[in-house]
Amino acid sequence: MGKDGYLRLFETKAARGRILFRCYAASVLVGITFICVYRVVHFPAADGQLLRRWAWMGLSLAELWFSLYWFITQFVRWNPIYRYTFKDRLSQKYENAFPGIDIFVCTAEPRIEPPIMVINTVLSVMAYNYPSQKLCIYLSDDGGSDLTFYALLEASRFSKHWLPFCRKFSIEPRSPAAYFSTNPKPHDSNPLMAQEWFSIKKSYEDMKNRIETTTRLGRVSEEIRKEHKGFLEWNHVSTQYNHQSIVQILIDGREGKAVDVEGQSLPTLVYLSREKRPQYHHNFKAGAMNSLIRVSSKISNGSIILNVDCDMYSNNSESVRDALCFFMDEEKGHEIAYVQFPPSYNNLTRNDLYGTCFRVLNEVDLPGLDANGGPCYIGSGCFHRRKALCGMKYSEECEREWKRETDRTARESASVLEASCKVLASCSYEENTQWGKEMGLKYGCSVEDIITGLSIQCRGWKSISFSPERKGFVGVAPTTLLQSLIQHKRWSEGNFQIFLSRYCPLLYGHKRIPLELQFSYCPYLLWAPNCLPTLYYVAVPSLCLLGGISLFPEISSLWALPFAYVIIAKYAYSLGEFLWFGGTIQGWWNEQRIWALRRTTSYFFALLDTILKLLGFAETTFAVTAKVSDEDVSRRYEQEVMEFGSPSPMFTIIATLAMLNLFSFVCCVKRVFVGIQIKALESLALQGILCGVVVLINLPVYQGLFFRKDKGAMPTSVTYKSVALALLACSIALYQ
Ligand SMILES: O=c1ccn([C@@H]2O[C@H](COP(=O)(O)OP(=O)(O)O[C@H]3O[C@H](CO)[C@@H](O)[C@H](O)[C@H]3O)[C@@H](O)[C@H]2O)c(=O)[nH]1
Ligand SMILES: [Mn+2]
Repeated sequence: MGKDGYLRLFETKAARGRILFRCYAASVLVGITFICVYRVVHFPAADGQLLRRWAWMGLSLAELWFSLYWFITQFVRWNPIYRYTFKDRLSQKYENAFPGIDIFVCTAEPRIEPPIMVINTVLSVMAYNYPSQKLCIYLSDDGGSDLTFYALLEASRFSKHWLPFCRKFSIEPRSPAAYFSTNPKPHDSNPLMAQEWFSIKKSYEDMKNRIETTTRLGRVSEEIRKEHKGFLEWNHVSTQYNHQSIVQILIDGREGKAVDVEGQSLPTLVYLSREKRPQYHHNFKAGAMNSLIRVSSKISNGSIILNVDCDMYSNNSESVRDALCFFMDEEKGHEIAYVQFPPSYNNLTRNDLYGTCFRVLNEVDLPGLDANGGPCYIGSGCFHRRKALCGMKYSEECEREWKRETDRTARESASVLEASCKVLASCSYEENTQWGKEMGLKYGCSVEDIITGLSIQCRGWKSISFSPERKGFVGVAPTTLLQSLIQHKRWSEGNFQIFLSRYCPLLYGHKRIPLELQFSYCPYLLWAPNCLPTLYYVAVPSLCLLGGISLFPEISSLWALPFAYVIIAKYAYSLGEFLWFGGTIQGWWNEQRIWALRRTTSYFFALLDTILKLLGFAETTFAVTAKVSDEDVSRRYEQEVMEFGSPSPMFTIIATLAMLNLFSFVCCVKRVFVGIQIKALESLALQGILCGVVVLINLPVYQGLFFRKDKGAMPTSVTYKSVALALLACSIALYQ
């Protein structure tokens, strides 16, 4: 209970077991200090050890970086907190005074984001357990595709059956595709349901077939075109990148005839494709979101905005109410700018080969950030306070203004609205305005979400991370190694760009956000530079092993202890944590591998591109992640077989490093059997172990290089290149 006997709408609990964590962190810190001392005290003497001195110096720097990096990550993990909502209190108090909610769904490419997937997401958010008159759904189509428009038209009709069905039987999840795939049969206890279940399933399947046939054809037939005036817009569309803005209100919730088959009103549904012209930069998702903000302000002006990617359906029909428990709480609600739900994925395999699910990041890091001032905005599954997103600074006056805002602004007819919204979504509208700078989502950064969230926090707002038991949003994870690495390249590049920009939390955040939060952002913003020490660590010690240059203490010496302790404690803790949150041992091992691969490839190219961009040689790009893959690829994904397939410089790096370590390791093993002096072996033992671990973690890479015949194997060109490069490096190391 809050002060004055007011019932809080949410409560906060601290994580348990933090004492254990702090003891662990302190002990690792001691270990790290010993390692640093060792590096200084044992710095190789000057005589004749030039190479060793250089290698040693590099290794010391790498370890110094890892130590600092480890240190700042402890800020995030220090004190995670978890939030719990009281939705019954919310509805008791506010059921008839709820604010309007505008929901933005973004799509960009009908070929890699199939329209049927997009409308499943749309249907899932239309079916929220929330008064329909107060819901307004906007689909932003950066692909400017009539295929997507057609699918949305179908969805608007299907919703008249789907929404009552969801309501009547309280089903979850409310994306039809997800519902029918998790519930292949009706619950037999209820004969009424069975009947309706089969009929709704049939009409869904029919709709799906129509949409998929049209999508496959690649064009909308003449008969269908006659069904809606909206298709006329495509007479003026020349390409996806060159067309006028298109605004179509498919369901106008204000109208009396906008009702479902049971006579209940439907949420408003709007299709938007902002204007695109070759001479104007469209700023990717950030540009789309800003158009959405303006268009929606004209049509419905909901005080809360929910943003989801087109592949992230709502998996929990209560999420809107959950979010409102935070925004409408009388004591703390007025400070909150956004409520971020952690993402989850429905196409993950048991051991999550590409480590997409970010188990620990979602379960510990986000709650940790929450404790320090608020989680970052991560693009999808996030409820925003419209004013905060539009650039308003936090002030005490924001308090309790919901009541005044509840009525809609627009009174004009749908066609008048459509015409006036077209202007708001035009290319030139933003010229000489603060849009993309101080208003809306920020431009010029490939992680528009992170930088926007940070600047909202710097304007004095707080944010909340909320992870309900039933996941709020579920999306599609990339299913190939390359897709996953490219996605990480985009993220780490954008993040590092923020670090180097004037928005660096340590500078810009100074006095604006708490110090803990400034530091908490850093581990993510500094993903990219991790590549250099990592590349050094997986290449140089192994090469030195070949040349007999020792870089670590003898295994029998006491100095080996801190190394052993830090490594064992760190990995044992991370494994324990991973298992605690429901992972598998193999899953943990896969995650270690994928981090290594990301660090040596995604982060490396991200670092290069960031530098090029700083020097003005490159521009911000946004490679949209594919949400579908062909049958062959999906089968291998399901069997957890790593997908290489196409030649890419990223694979060349991965394969070269794997080969280099393999050569060193084989050489090292040979020496053990041939029996070179035991003493010499002792001083190389730790390096040998390191090299062995690198080989072990790369096993799927060797398989892809030499033992597979399928299409997902490593391309032969990569194999040749990497073997040649690795041999070259090894011979230099052997005969220096
Ligand atoms: O020009 C564009 C490019 C992308 N998108 C949409 O942006 C979303 C995210 O794109 P996706 O390729 O799926 O990227 P992810 O890496 O999966 O997305 C994460 O990372 C992005 C930042 O890099 C954020 O924008 C996303 O919200 C976040 O989920 C999708 O709905 C796209 O349709 C657009 O609307 N317009
Ligand atoms: Mn995505």
